This record gives sequence, structure tokens and C-alpha cells, in this order.
Amino acid sequence: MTEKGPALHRIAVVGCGLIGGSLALAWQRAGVAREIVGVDVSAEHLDIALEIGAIDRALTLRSAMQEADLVVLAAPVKESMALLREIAAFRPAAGTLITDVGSTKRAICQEATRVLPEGVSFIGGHPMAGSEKSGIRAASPRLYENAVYVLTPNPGEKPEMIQRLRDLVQAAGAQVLILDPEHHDSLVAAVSHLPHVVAAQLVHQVAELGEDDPLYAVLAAGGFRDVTRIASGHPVMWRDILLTNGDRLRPLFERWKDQIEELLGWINRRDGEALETFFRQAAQWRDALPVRGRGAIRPAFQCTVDVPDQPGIIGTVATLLGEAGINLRNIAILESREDEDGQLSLTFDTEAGRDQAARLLAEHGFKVDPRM
Ligand SMILES: NC(=O)C1=CN([C@@H]2O[C@H](COP(=O)(O)OP(=O)(O)OC[C@H]3O[C@@H](n4cnc5c(N)ncnc54)[C@H](O)[C@@H]3O)[C@@H](O)[C@H]2O)C=CC1
Ligand SMILES: O=C(O)C(=O)Cc1ccc(O)cc1
Repeated sequence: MTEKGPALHRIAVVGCGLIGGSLALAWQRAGVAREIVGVDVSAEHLDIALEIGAIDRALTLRSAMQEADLVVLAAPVKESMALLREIAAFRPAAGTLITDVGSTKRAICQEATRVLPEGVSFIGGHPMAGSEKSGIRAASPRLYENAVYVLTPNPGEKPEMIQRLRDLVQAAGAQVLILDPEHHDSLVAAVSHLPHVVAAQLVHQVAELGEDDPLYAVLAAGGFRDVTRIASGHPVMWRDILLTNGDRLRPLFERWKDQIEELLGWINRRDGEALETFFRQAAQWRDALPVRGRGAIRPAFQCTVDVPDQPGIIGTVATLLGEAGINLRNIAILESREDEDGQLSLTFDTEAGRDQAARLLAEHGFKVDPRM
């Protein structure tokens, strides 16, 4: 919002699910537009979007386009591409800005260049935030806080349009990263799409084994759940991601197969040193990944602590650390095994802080795992 009031007259959010609904909620809070209208094939999603105040009105695509300065396509990628063609057929007014939130960028950016008339801007977008959940019920105005939000403008795009979208993304709490669509798709193939496929495959493998032995599901504990959480994602969304980024995934699958072969070689040769180095290097790289806390991106040092399932245990742990002058950044309860002890995840700003805390808690009888 500017001092004069909302910067935009109308934002049209097409696809009011997790991502579109969350953007609408964040923009309502920030007061960036006089009205935010919603379009969706699901009457239920529109009803909920109205109820929670994400949108002011539900409209058809054609009506929503009229007077919209910004149109956000937030359906599965292939669906958003079809919507783009529909919008083009309505001859949107020059100066209209269209963006999307899809997980792949080359296909939709090319389609926009192909179908949109001169004077209508398309800037691809991809918020690197979300979850395995879908639908408006899972939407939150805080989803984008401190998240990286990629924008992929065409080389000839007007700087004022890029700035307009940048301001809106920042108003939702996210941090803008400008990339070209090719680079974006290569990066996300490795950090998002391949991991998703692997998670789904792990689930399939255990599900198949579980057909003959129900104990597989019984033993599918914390580690399996952590590494496969994303496999609960929306199947249509992931189908479209693979359909539009297959060529970037193919070399990664080849590499993956080679790495599995190498690993099998170490196992066959009983090469403990190679195996240990493999796991050590993976743990070091994983531990040094920046976490996106409030404010800047900071490194995080973590440990997990087994704790009895009793009231006030978080307070006890936090007090112990506080009294020893150890600066604890964050404390979170990890999924606890039913009727049994739970686990806390502790995050520190420094490695020394984490190590000091681990020693102190161990001295007080807690079982501490210094890595997560
Ligand atoms: N789920 C996630 O964590 C993330 C998803 N994305 C991308 O965001 C997009 C949306 O994903 P979600 O919000 O998670 O999905 P969602 O399933 O929660 O929402 C999609 C919405 O689009 C609607 N829709 C489908 N076809 C439509 C059409 N032809 N016209 C109007 N509405 C239509 C659906 O009814 C639904 O309300 C996808 O392209 C996905 O790749 C991007 C970042 C994170
Ligand atoms: O569930 C998670 O942690 C995710 O990583 C969600 C997600 C899914 C798809 C995207 O394009 C971006 C983020």
C-alpha cells in the first residue's frame, strides 16, 4: 500500500488453492489492491476463500479479467497454460500484468510469449514455499514470510512491470530472486522435483513390500516419515511438473543411477571408509544449509533430544540452557511416538552453542543426537 492507498485497482487470483489463497490472504493483509477477486473451478474453494476473507468476490474468468491490473494464475502448471490461452482469447487490455506461481517456468513462459498480445506483460513466478498439503483450507497469510520467490521476466520486459511485481511479492513477505526460466528449471529439478520422485518411490517400495507383510507399515517410523512427507503432495500438480520438466530430470536420474551403482560397489567390496566418507560429507553439507528464519538467511546448528512425555518439559530444557547462558534460537516438538517419549529439535546460531547445549543436556541425563 502507498500513502495514497492501495497501489492496484484489482487483483484476480485464478486458482484459489494453497498457493493462490495464501497470496490473496497476504495481499489482503498488506492492503495492496482495492479488491481481490477469485476464479476457480471449485465452488467449494471459492466459498471458503470468501469466508476467510482471501477474496472479496468470486467471478468468472472473463469478468475477473475486466479491470484487473494483475492476474495471478495459481492452478497446476498445464491448467495455468490452458488458462493463459483462454485469457489471450479475451484480448486483455494493454498494460495488464499476468504472472503465475507454477513450479516450472520454461513451458509457461514460452506459452505466454506465443499467445499473449503485444502490450500485455507476463512475468513467471515461483514461490519457494508451500507444503505437501493442497487446497484453500491449508492457505495461510504467512506462507511467504522470508521465503525465496523466483521471478522469471522475459529479457525485453518493462522494468516498471518487474518492479511492480517485485513490490507485491515483497508485500507478501517474500524475497525476490530473478532467474531466467532455463536456470530456474534446472535448479528446481535437483532440489525439488527429483527429491519428490524419490520420496514417492520410497513409499511405493514399502507399500509393495507391505502387501505381504503389514509390519512394514508398523515400522515406518520417524526417518521414513521425514523423508517421505512430500510424497503426500497433490498428484495432478506433480504430474504437470514432470510433464513440463522431464528433460531437466532425465540427466539427474542417470546420475542417481550411477551413484546407486557406486554405493552398491562399496557395499559389495565392504568399503567402510568410502561409506563413512559418503555419509560424513552428506551430513556436513546438509548441516550447513541455511535455514530461512525471520530476517536474514542464517546458518543453523541443530540437535535432537529425547524427552519424557510430560508437561513443562520444553520449559525445563529451555531453562537449563538459559541458565547456562546458551543462546537457543528455536525449540520445536518433533512428531512423538504415541504414548511414548517425544523428541525436541533445538536450533542454535553457532556450532559452539549447539555443542555446549548437547554436553549440558547429556550431563542432565537427556539422550542427545547432535545432528538431524
Ligand atoms: N503446493 C506447493 O507447495 C506449491 C505449489 N506451487 C505451484 O502452485 C500451483 C498451485 O498449487 P497449489 O496451490 O498447491 O494447488 P491447489 O490444488 O491447492 O490449488 C489449485 C487450485 O486451482 C484450481 N483450479 C484448477 N484448475 C482450474 C481452472 N482451470 N480454473 C480455475 N481454477 C482451477 C483448483 O480448484 C484449486 O483450487 C501449481 O502450479 C504448483 O506447481 C508452487 C509452489 C509450492
Ligand atoms: O513441502 C515442501 O516442503 C515443499 O517443498 C513444497 C513445494 C512444492 C512445490 C514447489 O514448487 C515448491 C515447494
